[in-house]
Amino acid sequence: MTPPDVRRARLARDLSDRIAPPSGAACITLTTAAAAELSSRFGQLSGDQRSNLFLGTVHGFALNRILRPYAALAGLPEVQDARVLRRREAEALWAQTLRQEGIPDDPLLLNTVRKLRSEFASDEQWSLTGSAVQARDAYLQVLRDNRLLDFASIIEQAVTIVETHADVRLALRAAFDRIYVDEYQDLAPGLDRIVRDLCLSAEADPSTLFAVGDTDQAIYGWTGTDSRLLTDLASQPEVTEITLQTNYRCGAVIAEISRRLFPDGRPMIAARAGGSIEVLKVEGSVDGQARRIAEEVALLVESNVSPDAIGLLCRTNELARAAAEALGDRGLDTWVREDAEWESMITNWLERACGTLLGLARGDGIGALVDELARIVPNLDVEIRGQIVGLLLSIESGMSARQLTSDLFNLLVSAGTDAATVATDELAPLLDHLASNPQVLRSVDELAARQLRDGRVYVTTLSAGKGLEFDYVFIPDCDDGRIPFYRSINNRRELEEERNKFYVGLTRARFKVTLLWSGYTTDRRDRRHPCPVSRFITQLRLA
Ligand SMILES: Nc1ncnc2c1ncn2[C@@H]1O[C@H](COP(=O)(O)OP(=O)(O)OP(=O)(O)O)[C@@H](O)[C@H]1O
Repeated sequence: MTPPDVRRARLARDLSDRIAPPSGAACITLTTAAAAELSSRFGQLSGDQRSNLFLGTVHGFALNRILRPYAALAGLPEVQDARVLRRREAEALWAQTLRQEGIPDDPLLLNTVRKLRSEFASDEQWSLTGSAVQARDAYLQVLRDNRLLDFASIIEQAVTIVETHADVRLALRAAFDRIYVDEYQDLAPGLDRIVRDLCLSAEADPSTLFAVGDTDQAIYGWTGTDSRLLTDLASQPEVTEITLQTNYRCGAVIAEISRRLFPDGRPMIAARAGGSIEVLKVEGSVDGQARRIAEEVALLVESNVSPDAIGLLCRTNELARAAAEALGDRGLDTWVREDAEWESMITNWLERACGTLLGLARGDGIGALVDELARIVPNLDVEIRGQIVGLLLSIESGMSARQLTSDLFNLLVSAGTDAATVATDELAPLLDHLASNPQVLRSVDELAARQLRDGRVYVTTLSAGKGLEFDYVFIPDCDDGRIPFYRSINNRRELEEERNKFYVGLTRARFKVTLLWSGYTTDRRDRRHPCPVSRFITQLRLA
């Protein structure tokens, strides 16, 4: 994710000056969080309400702008109204299929099939995997027989439709005059193929592509993404490559030192002076490091640094939770960013709406919220908009989150096909979650709290830190074997991704990065294993 200031300004300008209605634009991001941030801030620059304006994720684009509208036209009516399985449902169906087929269940097999599907692997690559092909075929058959889609099949079907139907390509090009793709280095081949079909083919009136990416920040190769797609895209004759050389975020010292991780020596001009990176050796392994971070954060807050200008980027979610606890013990408020399985553009919107209506967050008011909803739910009619305003105005502290979600769901379902589809695909998972977990997110206040970052130290993983920025960043667990993780050390590509992730972490800071290590790690039985400082810190020439 990228702080969307530059992207949203570009999009707003293009929509007002360059893209004549009814044509529109698709702005595609990797994560819901990035898309939601872009969508909420976009409204401050542009009131554009055309229905051909898509701001969302890769999967959202494939599902809502390709499969739902065009599957029937492409001769796949069973796909058009297929139900999208949530991750856990898909995993259960996978396990059940394997049992029926008599194939031993093995997490490695699931990961292999996931990765190969995401990579759009060739028949030859599949044939090298033994039972993976049989398992895949049986599972895909079950999906088809039951009119179901999983996350990978959304992309697979969208690619098939776009690649085999010239009329669908024509319609998509007409709808989306421009396509903006962020974090191109972390794209799996599916969207790359769709983008090339729409933007780089020799067919008439291609869409214009605006892609942003940085191969040094590629971190998802293990899921089947491939940063070489970006390099290859940039080398196409019809593509103009613009290399950005100025780092507007990090102080010069951070910008310069962090580049030492890369052998190419590509210079980075820093627009901001100063900056520092400090390495602290702390007793007590990650617990001791978390306590030390809490002390340092408390000092910063005492010296009037706002807690939300401080980011704590951890190797794992587990570590992030433990670190947040240590900060909590010192009386510091934290905001722990964790992905929820049911998260989508509309659930993110609902959380922010609750925050605004309860007066807990600085929001742009009901008008902006409803305009934003109209971008998430295309063709939302005026009467339903009015009823949604009424629903928002009824929000008050203590109200049941489940009731509010259910009321919104019912309103959308009554509002015609497009809205009903969004309700079923994107809001129903939250409703199911609330129904099956009555102890969590009981009130609208708790729903709102998921987005209340102001005044809280932001605690998350190195990967989820992508696109964020802080004045001060802390990275614990910088012992070799943890960062980089020992299992990636003998695999060149995995090691590169570990390095990139570390680079992402360093470059989130404007003023100062603090790296912590202990000189040993502890295992589950609390036994100590001595280890040197992270090889990346050695590469930075800081130890
Ligand atoms: N031309 C500019 N002048 C001043 N500030 C800028 C300019 N371009 C970007 N910035 C600021 O620099 C910061 C980083 O910008 P942006 O997020 O667009 O970069 P990025 O390359 O996507 O970063 P990353 O991929 O590392 O997250 C933001 O705070 C942004 O507002």
